[in-house]
Amino acid sequence: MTAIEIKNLVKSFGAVKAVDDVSFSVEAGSVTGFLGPNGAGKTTTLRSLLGLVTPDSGEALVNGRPYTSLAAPLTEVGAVLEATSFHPGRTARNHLRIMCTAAGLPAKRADEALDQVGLADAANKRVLGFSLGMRQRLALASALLGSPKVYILDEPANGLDPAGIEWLRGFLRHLAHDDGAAVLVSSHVLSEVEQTVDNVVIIAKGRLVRQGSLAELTTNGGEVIRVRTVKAAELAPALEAAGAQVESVDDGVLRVRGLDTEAIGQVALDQRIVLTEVAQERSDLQKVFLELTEGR
Ligand SMILES: Nc1ncnc2c1ncn2[C@@H]1O[C@H](COP(=O)(O)OP(=O)(O)OP(=O)(O)O)[C@@H](O)[C@H]1O
Repeated sequence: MTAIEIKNLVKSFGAVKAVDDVSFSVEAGSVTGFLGPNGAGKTTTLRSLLGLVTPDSGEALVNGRPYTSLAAPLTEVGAVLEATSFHPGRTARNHLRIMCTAAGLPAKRADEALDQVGLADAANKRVLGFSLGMRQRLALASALLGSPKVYILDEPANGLDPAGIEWLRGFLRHLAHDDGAAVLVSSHVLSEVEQTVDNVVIIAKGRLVRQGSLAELTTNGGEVIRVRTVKAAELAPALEAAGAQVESVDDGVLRVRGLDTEAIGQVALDQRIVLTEVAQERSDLQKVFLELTEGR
């Protein structure tokens, strides 16, 4: 059964079509990055999946059913929403214990989840003094309580420092690839999720722009390195002899596939050819995302 399924989802707020006929799915064992500029419709889509927004038409299903018909939601889907609010006077542990009680889960899950997100030392601290990054970790801990196999995370990297973002990447990959969970994670920053996700869904102005595996969207039929040199005519055959496919562009610029920058540098050195530029070309994914976010 498909873990997360969005089928022809449509939702307007007055004159604003926040989500306009969007369809995609997320399978178990994979991380999908849900990308788009601010106001693209990401949050509305995720809130539809969690029964917090009623679609005008279409469906948003978790394990084949609408969220509102799940018998024990916390054990089926873990969610982190933007700007999750916590009772500021409660400690992190108490916050999670109250959730456990409400959901009929054993209280020990609170400490286990805090441990999983690296907040064990802050278990007895009041949420009032938590940084944004700590709040994000606490929100993630609450998503983990019921050990679900589906995760819906809205901008979970917000407020995390670089080390926190690195930790989150590893954690999401572990949930999907080791625990077999389906993870849908939204972001308006491509670089934040690029190293984490298996698949990408891009929306803008409520419409689906692109979807596919990261490999499909980033390789472009193989990584391309742009090389500039005044001796392009000599370098091209040497690179080809080393196994590259080489395309000549104007002004002594070569587009090279099949060799990485280091190997290209080595060939140039062997030929005593000076390179004045060596750069990796932007992938299709980077181009698409840049076009969408440019000028914003
Ligand atoms: N409750 C609401 N009432 C009115 N308009 C809304 C509501 N929720 C969202 N919108 C509008 O719908 C559009 C999509 O918003 P949404 O929050 O889903 O986008 P987003 O991709 O999550 O953006 P962000 O990254 O800024 O959160 C925006 O134009 C937004 O202003």
